[in-house]
Amino acid sequence: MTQEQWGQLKNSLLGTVGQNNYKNWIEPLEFDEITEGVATFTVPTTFLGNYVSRNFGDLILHHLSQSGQPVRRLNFRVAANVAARPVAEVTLEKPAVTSAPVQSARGGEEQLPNAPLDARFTFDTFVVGKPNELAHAAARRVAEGGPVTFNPLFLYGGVGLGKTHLMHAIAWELQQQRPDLNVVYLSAEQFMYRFVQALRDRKMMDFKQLFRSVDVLMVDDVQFIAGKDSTQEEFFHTFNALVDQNKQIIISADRAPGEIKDLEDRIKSRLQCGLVVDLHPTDYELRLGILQSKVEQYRLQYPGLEIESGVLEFLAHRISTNVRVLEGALTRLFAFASLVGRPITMALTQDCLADVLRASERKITVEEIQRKVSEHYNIRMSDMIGPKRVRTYARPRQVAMYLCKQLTSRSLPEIGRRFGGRDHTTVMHGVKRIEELRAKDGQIAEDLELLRRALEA
Ligand SMILES: Nc1ncnc2c1ncn2[C@@H]1O[C@H](COP(=O)(O)OP(=O)(O)OP(=O)(O)O)[C@@H](O)[C@H]1O
Repeated sequence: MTQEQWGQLKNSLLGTVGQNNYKNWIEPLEFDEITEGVATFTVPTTFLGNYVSRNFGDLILHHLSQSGQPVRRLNFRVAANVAARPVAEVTLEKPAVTSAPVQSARGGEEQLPNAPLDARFTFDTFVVGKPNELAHAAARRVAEGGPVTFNPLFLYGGVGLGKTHLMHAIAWELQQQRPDLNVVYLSAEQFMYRFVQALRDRKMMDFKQLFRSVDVLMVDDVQFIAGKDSTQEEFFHTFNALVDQNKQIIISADRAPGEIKDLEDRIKSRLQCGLVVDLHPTDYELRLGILQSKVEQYRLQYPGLEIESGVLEFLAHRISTNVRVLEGALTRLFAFASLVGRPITMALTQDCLADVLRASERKITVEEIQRKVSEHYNIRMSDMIGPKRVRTYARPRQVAMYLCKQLTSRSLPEIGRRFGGRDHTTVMHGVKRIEELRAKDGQIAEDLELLRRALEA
């Protein structure tokens, strides 16, 4: 690409990002070259490179490909030290992972044990809903970089619920707001490798000094050090030294501190000292919100690709395992639709995601339904399946039978057997009755919807 072509491309970027963004972020970029699919730019500061890569990387790639440039990746390097230090990369093929060297107030920048931050994991892209609002609020508070109010912040939750995303978001935010701070993010596994390496190279003093010079320490997936005695020991000392100096620590794990097996009690109790918050499993609304936000991002990458209404709702409803699976499904859907040049319809979705949909089918049992319905109508399980035919029990029983028919693959005779050995015609009658009521009785319709959601959550 010639400088002139870059000039034209910048003009088209101006139209997309607006005058202000253009002046602050795009204008300072100096185009260097494109080699082997990598476009390299020189930037005046690390910060600018990181910011552009995170916020405009995909957009620049998109404009490049629109203008016929075969670019897969962007590379930003700092003006003063062009050859030595790439500051950020954005790729089309892989996730946009950028290395994020933290500016050390003490000049020890190269040695800080940082893991790369994912450019997509910012607060802007984190969708907040009931299941994660507390974790998000706590992360935001820490990211302000003000006085330490709770230490550590301990985030925990199941697979793919956004723990790493929130930690990276804190790191990005701190880099912007408080570039003077030494912020270190790494996984517990990387902590261990660093520690073992220091032991092997007889550089324990350096190791200790390095970690103790940190202002904010984030350790992801701390459950990894369970059962690893000397790593735990060192972690404990690092932790204490930082807490004593009033330095912020943020930890994540897949379960609460007290539930991590083979973790020393003194560490457990230390971890519990600050604020412990969990990320709950997603609910339907959060999943839908996440899908909508991802679609906004995909629209840049796949302009003009249409998505039929109802598809996102369908996915949010059907894929309730974790956000990673949900995202993967959407990525596949967009890639597939763009390849075959067809809009994303319900039929295409079912076709393209058949395996994911099958795998995430949750098997709801008859017993679960009976239990939930009993709780909802405040009757005993024994009355739900017992012989009494008064309306107080008969109606909930019919509701439960209806839900069994809808949400399980059990046959009518099987359902009948589970309801105290009733005949299949009784089940059929019950199901029919609820179908009729559903159409004319708002209360029943609402009950059914509530119960269905509770069972499918
Ligand atoms: N609330 C959310 N808004 C937007 N994206 C989300 C949200 N929660 C999770 N994600 C996305 O889901 C994916 C998985 O999240 P993340 O890696 O943070 O999970 P995790 O809790 O650290 O899981 P693991 O325990 O497997 O490491 C990421 O791509 C992340 O961006």
